Amino acid sequence: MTSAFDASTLSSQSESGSSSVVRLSEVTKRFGATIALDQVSLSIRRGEVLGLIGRSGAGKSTLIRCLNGLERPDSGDIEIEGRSIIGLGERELQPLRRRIGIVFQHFNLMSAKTAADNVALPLEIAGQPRAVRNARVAELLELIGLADKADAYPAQLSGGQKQRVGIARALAARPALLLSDEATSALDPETTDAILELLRDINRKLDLTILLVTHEISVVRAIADRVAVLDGGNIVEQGPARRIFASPCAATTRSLLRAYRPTLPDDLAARLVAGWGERTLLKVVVIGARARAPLLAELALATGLRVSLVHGGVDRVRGEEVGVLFLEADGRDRAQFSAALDFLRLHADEVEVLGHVAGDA
Ligand SMILES: Nc1ncnc2c1ncn2[C@@H]1O[C@H](COP(=O)(O)OP(=O)(O)OP(=O)(O)O)[C@@H](O)[C@H]1O
Repeated sequence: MTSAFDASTLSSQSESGSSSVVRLSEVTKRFGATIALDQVSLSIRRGEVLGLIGRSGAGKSTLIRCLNGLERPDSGDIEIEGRSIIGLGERELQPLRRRIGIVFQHFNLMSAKTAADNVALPLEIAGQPRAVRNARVAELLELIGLADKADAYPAQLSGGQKQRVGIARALAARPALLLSDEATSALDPETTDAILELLRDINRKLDLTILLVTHEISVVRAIADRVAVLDGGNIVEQGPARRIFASPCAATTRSLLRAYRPTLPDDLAARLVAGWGERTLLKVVVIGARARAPLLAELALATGLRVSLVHGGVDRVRGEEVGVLFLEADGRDRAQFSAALDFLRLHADEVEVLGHVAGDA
């Protein structure tokens, strides 16, 4: 479908020039004895898709509520486009709150209003004249591919269509940040993919900053540029999505991503010996173009060392190849093995010697 909207008119860029749309600095929030957020520092950079993941009770909802001013942190600072929201009264908070468009899990559409009127609602609240509202609604419905559903009521729309309307409504007032609060958690996998594609498309076309708060790892894997992991109110790890998926550091991250990354199978781990063994097990991470290169063939050509791929594979994180390969190599010729390690360190993103395996493997 061709879209007639003009990206420049939908631009979310602000004039502040700050590279962070939202910044939390050492934010702490307690509920009685429970520390829901513990000195959380997190920046969301302009134009990026940040995935915030964590188990139930990790503090995700509290972070969202602090961000839109529904909860007040006990300490720390929260800035939206460089302006602190701490200490602001309800009236001063309103315009800053409008800089964040929220997409909800259960859509939260008004059932008595048509799709077009739902999208228009934030503009109506902002006091925009009817003609401006109508033009904006038309371009947004075009953007989400529902121009023909303007007059439909929510009950006449599928879950995916309702969420598209939810996204259009969240974009209506040209927010600096689109906050997706479990936006795909109520949708089937196919519809989820379509919604994620739409979010990615909007991110690219409008350079829109998106915060994805979710417990769905597959969502983050599909479209996040960066990932932050919340656990017990702490950010235990954050970094580029491909790095987090290839080599998560924190135990919580490893556990959350368990199903999405290869780990050394138990039987191979059991064969590792403490001391010297004839064969060596290596973990090699290759990302992007490096994952597409014939690495193992080139290793054999360059060093003469032929290695066996014993586990692992290549996955996609945000459409980019991330290979995690478990290799077994004959390590008896130490000079050759050392040359092979040098070669791998030069041509792979990460190389780890996991240990040795007794001969006869
Ligand atoms: N209003 C409240 N009063 C008391 N405790 C609260 C309140 N809101 C949250 N908590 C507690 O703070 C912690 C973080 O809760 P929060 O709802 O932010 O987690 P979450 O990551 O959003 O979980 P979920 O994915 O289940 O929604 C939990 O221990 C929760 O019980």
